[in-house]
Amino acid sequence: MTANMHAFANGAELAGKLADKVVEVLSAAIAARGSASIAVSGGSTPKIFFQTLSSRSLDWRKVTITLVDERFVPADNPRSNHLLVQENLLKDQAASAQFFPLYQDVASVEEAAVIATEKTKSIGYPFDVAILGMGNDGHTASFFPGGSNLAAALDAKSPRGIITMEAEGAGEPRLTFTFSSLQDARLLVLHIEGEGKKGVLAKAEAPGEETEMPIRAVLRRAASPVEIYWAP
Ligand SMILES: O=C1O[C@H](COP(=O)(O)O)[C@@H](O)[C@H](O)[C@H]1O
Repeated sequence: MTANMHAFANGAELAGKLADKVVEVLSAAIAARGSASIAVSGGSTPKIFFQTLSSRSLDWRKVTITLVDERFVPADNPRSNHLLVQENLLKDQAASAQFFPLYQDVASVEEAAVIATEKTKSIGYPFDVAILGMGNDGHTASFFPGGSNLAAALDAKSPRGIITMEAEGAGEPRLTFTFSSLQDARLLVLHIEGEGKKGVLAKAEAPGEETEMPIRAVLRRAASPVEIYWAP
């Protein structure tokens, strides 16, 4: 519905300003409701932001962190989003935050989705903060073009929780929160970096099918304004 662009000189400046904003929203949530929640993305983009956020003082014991999406791989796999969060965010000041992984050590990704949906219910909705990324193919979370469950993932009427996704561009089978789970976060951020991603965003903002560039669902239909954080 609404998107606001926040452009920065470089990734370090972006990380600092985004950490400021996230701490402000999490602190307000703790003051208002006694606890706070944040769902974060994986991939290559958020590493410096995670490290910056982990150094901020906050009553982290009252903060629950989860992932927007995950590969169906255990936490010691280099492609695990859990591993990225473990090594870069769940440390320093933020070491006392509670973390809810999406991956479950079970035989099938479908079983993992059911278990992760049950376990994450206790976090409560809407999330205080959701930080999305975007791939060069226009995917966000694990809403991949051509994805096996894309229609259900993007359907605003699908229940909140985690579903599976398989797609050519996705590598491993994925676990992802549905659009309905993320689109009304109190602070909804799209964090992208690089001129290439700016071009992908411009393409996504032009007319076209959501299924071709699933980030369009967020840009067009999210209940919360999308705060776009970008640096070259
Ligand atoms: O597959 C994924 O990729 C996107 C974007 O990652 P990046 O490496 O281009 O920053 C990410 O948002 C998502 O969480 C991740 O699973």
